[in-house]
Amino acid sequence: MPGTFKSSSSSSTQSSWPPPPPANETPEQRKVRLEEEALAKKRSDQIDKELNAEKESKKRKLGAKILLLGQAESGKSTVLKNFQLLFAPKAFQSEAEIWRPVIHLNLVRSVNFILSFLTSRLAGMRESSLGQSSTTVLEGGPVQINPEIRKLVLRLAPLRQVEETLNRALAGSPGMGAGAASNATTGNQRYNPARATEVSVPSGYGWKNAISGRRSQESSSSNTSDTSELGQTRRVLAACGDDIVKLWSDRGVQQALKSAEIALEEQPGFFLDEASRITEEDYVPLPEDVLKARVTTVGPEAHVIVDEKELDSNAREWTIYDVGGSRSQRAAWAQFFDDVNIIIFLAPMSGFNQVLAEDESVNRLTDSLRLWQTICSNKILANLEFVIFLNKLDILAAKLKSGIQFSQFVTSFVDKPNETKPVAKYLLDVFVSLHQQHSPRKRKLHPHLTCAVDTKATSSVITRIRDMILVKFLSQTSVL
Ligand SMILES: Nc1nc2c(ncn2[C@@H]2O[C@H](COP(=O)(O)OP(=O)(O)OP(=O)(O)O)[C@@H](O)[C@H]2O)c(=O)[nH]1
Ligand SMILES: [Mg+2]
Repeated sequence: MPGTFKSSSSSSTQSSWPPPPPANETPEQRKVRLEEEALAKKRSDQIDKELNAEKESKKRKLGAKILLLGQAESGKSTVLKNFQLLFAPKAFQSEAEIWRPVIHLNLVRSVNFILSFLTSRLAGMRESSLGQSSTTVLEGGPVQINPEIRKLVLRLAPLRQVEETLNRALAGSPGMGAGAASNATTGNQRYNPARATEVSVPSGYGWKNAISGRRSQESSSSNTSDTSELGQTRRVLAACGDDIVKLWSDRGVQQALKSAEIALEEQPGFFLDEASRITEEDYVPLPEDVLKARVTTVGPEAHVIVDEKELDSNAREWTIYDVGGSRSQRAAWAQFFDDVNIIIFLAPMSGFNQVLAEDESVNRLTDSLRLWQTICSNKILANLEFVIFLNKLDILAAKLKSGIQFSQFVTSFVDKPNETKPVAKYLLDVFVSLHQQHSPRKRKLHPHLTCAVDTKATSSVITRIRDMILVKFLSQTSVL
């Protein structure tokens, strides 16, 4: 009977949970009991921690869900990094060192690319002089190759091994990376600018976890007793630093690359201009380096960014979906179409004289315009806000300045100067009018001319987008 139930669980018993041990407990039983209690406490603490984290997360205000779209190398992952740098600079900074092997691999691939290029060209060269310097006839005319460069090519040979080690560290197995530079110029293979330096790793955080694991073995600063593989690659790179600088700054090498129409400085993951700093043994990547680092996204990735500027418990969580942009990756985009609030489309303006890496019969600008038209006309996306970044403004400017004629590739661009402003304006008009013509219903487009590796300029664009989302979108859906 409840009324008469005299619980033995008086307040004193309740407060002494767990129940006292049996009076006749043996030392062995006591040991087992204490171990079990310790384990139970550990589990309980873990559960408390998870519940608290969940509570905190629920308290957080929802930000928008953003989907980044665009062809491969358009700058989607770079824009994601800009969001991370602006909203969560501490988290971004704490990850900086994880990017070091990627940056090293980007650099080493560029160097190995030049070495392969020189080796294959020198092998078939026609010497017209056996003096201090020799003249090599390449496509585009004769160039001077300093004999010192031949020695450099030999001295830098260990970088092949470094490339393999870094590949293995990042992707789990050698050759996992796309288009190793060492293959790029050997035999009759054509120079493929899209594949000179890039790193392809499985999607998600796999490569970051792999590097974090290895980093716990290696020291974060210069340490000659560091025998880990990544530690050794850092030492080899430090020893090769001066030679890399000499190789890249050699006029004959520059001229040879130019004669073959190879512009490594326009490639993703280009770090040769910073080789001296990046090869220092205690090098820690700067935010700008992380932005320039190239990793091909394979498969969609969801990134949750907690805005560090807001109060902890009240911070806003933004979800950004980053996808792979090459043709084979695009089928995976659709799964996010009915789950996002805003789309940021990336169109690289510098692609007008390039072809797709996955299909060399297709011009990159043509592909970008077709892709944009398809996205604009998609009915599931009809109610979403669209932002378009006409990206790689700096590379467009450099190409035009170097004399490449935009009108040679885009014949409808007539009677206008071959300069950045009119070309960018022309492209902007084309993308805006495609949006107007093909959107199923009227919607506002937010266009921006961007250089995603310029953190300062991009941060002001992202701040404007964030304010637009907060005011227009989140207030309407009362999530604010
Ligand atoms: N110079 C310059 N480089 C840029 C710009 N935007 C991006 N990049 C570089 O271009 C390369 C490709 O950018 P990503 O952000 O990796 O391209 P993505 O669209 O994510 O490519 P996928 O993952 O293959 O779909 C990286 O090395 C970037 O640092 C830009 O505006 N200017
Ligand atoms: Mg990417």
